[in-house]
Amino acid sequence: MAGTKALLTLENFINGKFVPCNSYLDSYDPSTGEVYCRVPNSGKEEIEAAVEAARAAFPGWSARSPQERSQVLHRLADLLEQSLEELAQAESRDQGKTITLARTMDIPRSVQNFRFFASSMLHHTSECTHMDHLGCLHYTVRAPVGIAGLISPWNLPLYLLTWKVAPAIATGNTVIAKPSELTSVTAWMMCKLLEKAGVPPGVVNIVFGTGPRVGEALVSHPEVPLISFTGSQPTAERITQLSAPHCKKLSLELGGKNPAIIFEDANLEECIPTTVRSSFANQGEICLCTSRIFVQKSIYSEFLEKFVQATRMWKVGVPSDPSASMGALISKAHLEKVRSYIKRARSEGAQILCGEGVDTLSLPPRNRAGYFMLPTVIADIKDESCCMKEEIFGPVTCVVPFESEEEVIQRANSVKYGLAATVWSNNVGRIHRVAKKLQSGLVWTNCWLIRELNLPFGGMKSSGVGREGAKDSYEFFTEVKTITIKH
Ligand SMILES: NC(=O)c1ccc[n+]([C@@H]2O[C@H](COP(=O)([O-])OP(=O)(O)OC[C@H]3O[C@@H](n4cnc5c(N)ncnc54)[C@H](O)[C@@H]3O)[C@@H](O)[C@H]2O)c1
Ligand SMILES: N/C(=C/C=C\C=O)C(=O)O
Repeated sequence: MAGTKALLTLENFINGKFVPCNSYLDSYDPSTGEVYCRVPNSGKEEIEAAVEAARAAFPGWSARSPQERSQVLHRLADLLEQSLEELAQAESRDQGKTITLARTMDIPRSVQNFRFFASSMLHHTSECTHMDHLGCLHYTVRAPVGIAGLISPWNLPLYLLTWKVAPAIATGNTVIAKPSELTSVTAWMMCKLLEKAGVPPGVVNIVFGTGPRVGEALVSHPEVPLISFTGSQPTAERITQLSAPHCKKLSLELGGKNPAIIFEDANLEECIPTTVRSSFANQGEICLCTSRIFVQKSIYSEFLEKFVQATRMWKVGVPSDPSASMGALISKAHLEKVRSYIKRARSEGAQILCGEGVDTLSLPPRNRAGYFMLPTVIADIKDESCCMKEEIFGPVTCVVPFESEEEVIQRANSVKYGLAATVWSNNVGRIHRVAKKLQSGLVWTNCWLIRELNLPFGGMKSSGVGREGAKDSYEFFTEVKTITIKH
C-alpha cells in the first residue's frame, strides 16, 4: 500500500451516505504508473449493509409513478451534464483514455443514458387479449424485480455503469452496483449528485472492490434476484455458477473478436479512417472494436498501404493532450498481455507492419512508466492464430485478404464470439445479404458505433446472453404477469 497522504480516497455509498471501509486497494494513474487513488476493498459486510438499504428503499421507490421516477432521472442527467468537464477529467485520469474521448463520448453518453431511459420507460405498452366466448379478458402487467445487482467493467466506466443504473431505477428497482476496482472514481463522483437529483437513500448503492471478494458476495446474495454484468467471458462463467442455485435473472454483455469486411467496391476514403478509429479508439479497449480486417484481394495491397499510413497518424499521447488520439492502456498487466499477443504473432512468422517493436514512441519523462503502446497492425497471419481467434482488447488489429463473399462470411463467423461486425460495400444487395449471414449481434455497414439505443444491443455465442436497450432493458429489469378477468 502506497503512502496514503494526498491520495484520493473513495468511500462506498450505502443508504444515501458515504461510508469508509477498513481496507483499501491502490488504484493507478495509467499515464504515469503511479498510485493516485485508494478504492475500498469491500466484502460481505458491505454487501449486507447495501442489501439492507436497498430492501428498505424498495417499497417507496417502486411505488412512485414512472413519471415521478422519470423526473428524478432527468435531474440526475442535468447534474451530470453540469459536471461534464470535471467527470471527463476524472475518467481520463482514471482509465487512461484521452480527455477528448472522455469529453465527447464517455460522459455525454452517461448523460444520455439517464435521459433516454427517463423517456423510454414512459412509453412501453402492455398486452391484452379477449376470449369473448368464455367471457374472459387477459392482460399483462410489469413490476420491478427488486434489488438489482449491477457489475460493470473498466473500459467505459461511467458510460457502462449508467447504462445499467438508469433502466434499473427507472423501472422502480433499487440497485447495488459494483464498478471495476480499476476505474471507480466517476461512479463515486456520481454518488455525490444523487441526493440533489432526488434519488432517495438506498435506491442507488455503490460498493467498491474486487470481483472475487465483493463482486461474488453480491452475485451470491439470496436477496439480489438479478445480475446485469458486463465484462469478460471467464468472469461471466463464474457469475453464472454462483447465481445458478438462486435461479437469478442474468444479463451478460461479454467480449468480441469483431471483423471488418471490406469489399473491393468500398469507399476507401471513408472506410480507412473509420476502420482506424474502430480498431484503436479508447486504446482498442472497447468490446465493439475491430480486431480482424478482411480485405478483398483485388484491393488488399492498396488498402494495407493506406491503412498503415493512417494508423501511423493515430497519435499516442498523454491523455490530457487534446490532440492525442489514444492514451494509455488500463494497467501494466493488461499492457503486457496485449504485447504478448504481438510477440506470439511475430513468432508465428506474421508481419508487424507498424506499431509495437517497429516504430518509436516518445513520451515526456513523467509518462515513461505509463502503460503506453503504439497502435499495431499485423499481416500475413493465419486464421488459426490466437491473434485471430482470441479477444486481445488492445490497440492491435490483423489484416488479411479474402477472395469471395462466401469465403469471408465463413471465416468471419469462425470464432467463438459474435458481438459486432462492420461491412463496407456500395452494393446494397450484398450489404443486406452479408449482414444477415454474419453471426454478430450488431452489424454496422459503411460506418461504426452509430448507436441506436432503442434497439437491442448485445452479442451471440460467447459474446453474451440477453440484450440491452429500450425494450430489452425494460423487460430485463421487470417481471411480467398475465392477469385473466372473467366477467
Ligand atoms: N459486451 C459489452 O458491452 C462489453 C463492454 C465492455 C467490456 N466488455 C468486456 O469486458 C472485458 C474487459 O473488462 P474487464 O477486464 O473489467 O472484465 P472483468 O470480467 O475482469 O471484470 C468486469 C467486472 O466484473 C468484476 N468481476 C471480476 N471477477 C468477478 C467475480 N468473480 N464475481 C463478480 N464480479 C467479478 C470486476 O471487478 C469488474 O467490475 C472484455 O472481455 C470486454 O470485451 C464487454
Ligand atoms: N453497452 C454498450 C457497450 C459499448 C462498448 C463496450 O465496450 C453500448 O454502447 O451501449
